[in-house]
Amino acid sequence: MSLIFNLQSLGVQFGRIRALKACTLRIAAGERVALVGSNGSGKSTLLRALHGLVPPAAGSLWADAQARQAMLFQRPYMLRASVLHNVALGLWLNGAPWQPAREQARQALERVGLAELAGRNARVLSGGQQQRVALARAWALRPQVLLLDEPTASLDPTAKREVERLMAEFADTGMTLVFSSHNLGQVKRLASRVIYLEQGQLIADLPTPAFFKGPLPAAAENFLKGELA
Ligand SMILES: Nc1ncnc2c1ncn2[C@@H]1O[C@H](COP(=O)(O)OP(=O)(O)OP(=O)(O)O)[C@@H](O)[C@H]1O
Repeated sequence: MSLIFNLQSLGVQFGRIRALKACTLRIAAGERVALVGSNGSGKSTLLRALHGLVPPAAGSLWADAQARQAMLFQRPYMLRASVLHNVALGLWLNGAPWQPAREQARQALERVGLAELAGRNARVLSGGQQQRVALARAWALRPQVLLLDEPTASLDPTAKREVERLMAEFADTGMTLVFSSHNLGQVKRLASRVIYLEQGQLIADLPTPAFFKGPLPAAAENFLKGELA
């Protein structure tokens, strides 16, 4: 499998806060990697570093420049404009002329089952619908790598299932997924590999069945017990 990311002793710092410390990690094409850990453990920072949004303060981060990336956030940003416009704009900003961008946006909305909402103001959609628009916006770019920061954190169970279903379908096409989640059921359903972070350090990095079977380092065991309680 070809390598998508190669991190060697990566450190990321915000002023005095060391958000990531000496993270060494390789991610290959087609993997489905879940990042888990307590609040503030560095999951978002790692995702943002992978996407090139925060610079390394130490070590190195290599990302395959040929592998197009898209990133989804917990609360997607929607312009006060139609759903179609929001999706088309993503394509236009990536260099597509406006008319083809609108056509591709329409196809992407069909892909996520939201074609009938194309003309609706994106700001008035529910959280679950907005997240699906964000998935359409990402899918329209045909990324090889999709990074998702707690994509279902604020969604109800139905919307959560819908977003999970789309994530699984995208992964089935060979897309590499790296996502953070506090939902261990979701991690079991979607991930092939689980990385546990604590205070900016990678404490465990295992295939999903091995992660849930254990044994894990004590900190990770305690986290799991707490989350499953
Ligand atoms: N822009 C920033 N400026 C300053 N400190 C930051 C910034 N972003 C993150 N941090 C700090 O870096 C550390 C890691 O935060 P991060 O958001 O990566 O954790 P997380 O695991 O994603 O947490 P959560 O589960 O709450 O989303 C925390 O101490 C956080 O306060």
